[in-house]
Amino acid sequence: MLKPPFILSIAGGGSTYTPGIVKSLMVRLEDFPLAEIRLYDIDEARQSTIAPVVEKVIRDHSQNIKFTVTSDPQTAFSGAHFVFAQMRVGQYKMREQDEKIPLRHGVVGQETCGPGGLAYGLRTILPMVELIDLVERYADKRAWIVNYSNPAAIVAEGVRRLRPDARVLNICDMPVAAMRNMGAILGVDRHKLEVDYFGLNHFGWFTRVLVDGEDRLPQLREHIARFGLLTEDAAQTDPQHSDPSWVKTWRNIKPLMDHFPEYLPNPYLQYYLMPNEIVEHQDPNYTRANEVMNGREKKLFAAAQEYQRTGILPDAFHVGVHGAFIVDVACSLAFDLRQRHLVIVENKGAIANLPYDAMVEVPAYITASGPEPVRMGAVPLFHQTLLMQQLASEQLLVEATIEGSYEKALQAFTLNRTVPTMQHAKAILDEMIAANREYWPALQKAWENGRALKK
Ligand SMILES: NC(=O)c1ccc[n+]([C@@H]2O[C@H](COP(=O)([O-])OP(=O)(O)OC[C@H]3O[C@@H](n4cnc5c(N)ncnc54)[C@H](O)[C@@H]3O)[C@@H](O)[C@H]2O)c1
Ligand SMILES: O=P(O)(O)OC[C@H]1O[C@H](O[C@H]2[C@H](O)[C@@H](O)[C@@H](O)O[C@@H]2CO)[C@H](O)[C@@H](O)[C@@H]1O
Ligand SMILES: [Mn+2]
Repeated sequence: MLKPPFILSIAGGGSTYTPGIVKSLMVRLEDFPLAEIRLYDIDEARQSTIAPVVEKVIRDHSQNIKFTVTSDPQTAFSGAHFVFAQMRVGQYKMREQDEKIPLRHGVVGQETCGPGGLAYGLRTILPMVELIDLVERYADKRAWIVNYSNPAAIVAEGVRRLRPDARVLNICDMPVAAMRNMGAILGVDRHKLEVDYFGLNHFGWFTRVLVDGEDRLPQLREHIARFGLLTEDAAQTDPQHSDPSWVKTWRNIKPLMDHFPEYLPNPYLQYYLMPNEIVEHQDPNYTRANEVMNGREKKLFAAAQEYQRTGILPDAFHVGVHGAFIVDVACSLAFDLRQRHLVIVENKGAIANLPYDAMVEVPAYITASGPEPVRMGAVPLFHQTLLMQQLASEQLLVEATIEGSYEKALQAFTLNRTVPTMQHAKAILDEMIAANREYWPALQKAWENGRALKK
């Protein structure tokens, strides 16, 4: 087992989440002792703007932790014990394209779902593999990569195919966020909830919500029928969700459960089960990417500049489940705690009627050797069929990325539930290829050599 104090590298150090994650680490130093924190990013300018804020957060808690900021992989990863990965390949400017191109065709525009998520996946798989190779080249051979980089479902499938033995644990904070909201509704701390859950990342369902052994899903069902998965005044969610788009996301659990009350759905299922209503409320000229660029990103970078000028750091970043969760998972990996967390793992029968090699999101006991998934059994035909369609779309997308296959990319887009026809799929894919020409060279070549000529 790895011995503390640890060297932790954050890949994507320029991320808007870095200060929040580092703050979450600082308040848990007794649980997760650190010798050094390193920031690594390919955008030096962006990272160097965030770095002073991060250093301030560290120095408010410790004078002993070494702090390193670099864009050199060897400096970033030599001897590292843990890597937190949170890259946004193409940054927000490409997220804006991911969201706006589908909306121009009347299709859901979303960061990780629908064509936007497929495009994001096409950009991210190979950079994620490159990061793994860099970490394996320089870091401690026992190092773990805990990955937040989205789209986590596609990234996890790409890593399974291209680096099956890599010590990577892909995670998502949405189920934990949902559990935070459940706790607020039930009046209990989220850590007291033990849940059963099955699905793919951003495409799953809670089947039980135990508090001291009693299933409180019935009580949640009654609340959700009135208010969605939020307290009545919506005050109990974290600031990250105060944006109107996020309040609506949580309120939309109501229509989902009005139709299918058996299980409590991940909020992302609204994009797949009520896409027309989503598109009706989305502004094709101002999407979530714009909200974040004018919100979270703008606020943090303005605060960083203010801090540089005055030495006073305004309140500019949020510390919530996002940071707390990755620290919980890292602690369980580091000290073999066997804590039960919802993580993304190879199925291997955990969901009995999904493919053995699917990358699924289920409860698992997190050990020093990695996650041990809990068997969720066979899921109902309705959920199995939805899952199989989504899984096929994601797996074909990964194959399209690896093979440079336009055909498989078109199949992946066509299979996605948010895309109504093959004509929509082709029109959106062709625009995505043009917008991503610097990120998808192989697909670009296939497109230019053949498909784009056929109208
Ligand atoms: N899994 C989850 O549940 C979850 C939750 C929140 C955020 N996220 C993800 O975390 C990531 C960061 O989100 P954000 O909003 O802070 O993005 P951001 O754009 O603010 O920061 C991402 C950083 O990654 C850097 N980057 C891009 N490509 C890189 C590469 N190849 N190597 C190193 N760094 C690279 C960028 O330069 C940027 O500084 C995104 O992928 C986002 O979707 C995931
Ligand atoms: O639109 P964004 O960039 O604000 O959020 C997109 C991410 O949304 C989820 O993460 C939430 C999380 O659920 C919430 O509790 C808090 O921590 O903020 C996060 C970011 O808003 C989702 O899990 C991620 O995959 C998305 O990237
Ligand atoms: Mn997520």
